[in-house]
Amino acid sequence: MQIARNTSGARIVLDGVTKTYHNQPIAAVENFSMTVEPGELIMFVGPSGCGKTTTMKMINRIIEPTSGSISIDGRDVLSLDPNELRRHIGYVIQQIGLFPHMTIAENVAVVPRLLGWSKAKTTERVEELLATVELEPSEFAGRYPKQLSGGQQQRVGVARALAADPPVMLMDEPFGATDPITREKLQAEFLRLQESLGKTIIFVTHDFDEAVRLGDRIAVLSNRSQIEQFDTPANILTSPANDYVASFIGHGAAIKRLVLIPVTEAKLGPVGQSAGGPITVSVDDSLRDALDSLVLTGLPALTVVDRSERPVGSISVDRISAVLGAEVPIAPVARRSAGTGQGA
Ligand SMILES: Nc1ncnc2c1ncn2[C@@H]1O[C@H](COP(=O)(O)OP(=O)(O)OP(=O)(O)O)[C@@H](O)[C@H]1O
Repeated sequence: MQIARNTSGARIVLDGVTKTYHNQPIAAVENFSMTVEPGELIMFVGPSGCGKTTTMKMINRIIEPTSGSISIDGRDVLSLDPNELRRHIGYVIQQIGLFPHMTIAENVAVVPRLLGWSKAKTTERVEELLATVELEPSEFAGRYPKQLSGGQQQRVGVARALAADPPVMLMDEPFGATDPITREKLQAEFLRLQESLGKTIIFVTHDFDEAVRLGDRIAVLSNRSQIEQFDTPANILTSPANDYVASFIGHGAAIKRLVLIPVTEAKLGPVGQSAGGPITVSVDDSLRDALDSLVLTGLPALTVVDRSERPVGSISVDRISAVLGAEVPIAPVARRSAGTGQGA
């Protein structure tokens, strides 16, 4: 496998990892092995209770494995001091876990403080990170968590996890508690961020659509964290390994594939066919983005614009359907534009 993107991430290797909780007759995770390449964004998808979170939490040793080995860039995680280890692994959870009595700036500065950074360096980093997650520092740094919306709090959670520039990020349903529109916004923002950061990320989700939208590779898990398929979203959607994976994808495989197909794969209509107006679709968007915008606006066609905002054509539901009917090869969409994507 080739990782083309600029990466600052680390390789994670789990080998034969098993976790049996105290007094439990059955293992929560059994003999789990996986190699994650530097800079990969790996999605763990599976039903409630299948062991996703347990598997992930063993990487930063919030949960200790019963047996097996885990290494990050060749270093045995189980031989490191757990507190030291956790300072080098960013961790974002659904409940966010911001400290209510601390300001946003203080929340983001928690790890730099633990690492003994100077005040000046910490302040500079906090401002940089808040700007990165699109929260204007002058407006938000001094506020308290309860003075922010759920989506804004979640961004602070991401900024805090990134503070010490960790090579590895673990994300447990980070956008799960947000409404669908905020969630899509946070996902898009997060993809843009990852494009430049290139962290190695393990991301747990219930939501198969989220996995398709975000993941470089998806691990579809069943009970005891058994890996039913570990492959790119495109390969899983087009060739599910077994009935379990197929049932997980559900009936909407064709619609889900739209996320992976750029708008430019459609035969665009003439510019004049759309009503014009402020809502446009970019050549960097996916057909799924285009479909969402069409549904949202209720318009029969929308204008497609290039990166300089110049109209290049129009897109309609019929033209999107035609692409699915034509079984075009799935090409990487804009989120892979900084690199050439990756083969499985
Ligand atoms: N502390 C614990 N003690 C005993 N059993 C546990 C403990 N934590 C989790 N389990 C069990 O281990 C199994 C895996 O749980 P885990 O939280 O890893 O699943 P999950 O796939 O992340 O679920 P969800 O999507 O609901 O969060 C479940 O059967 C759960 O009941």
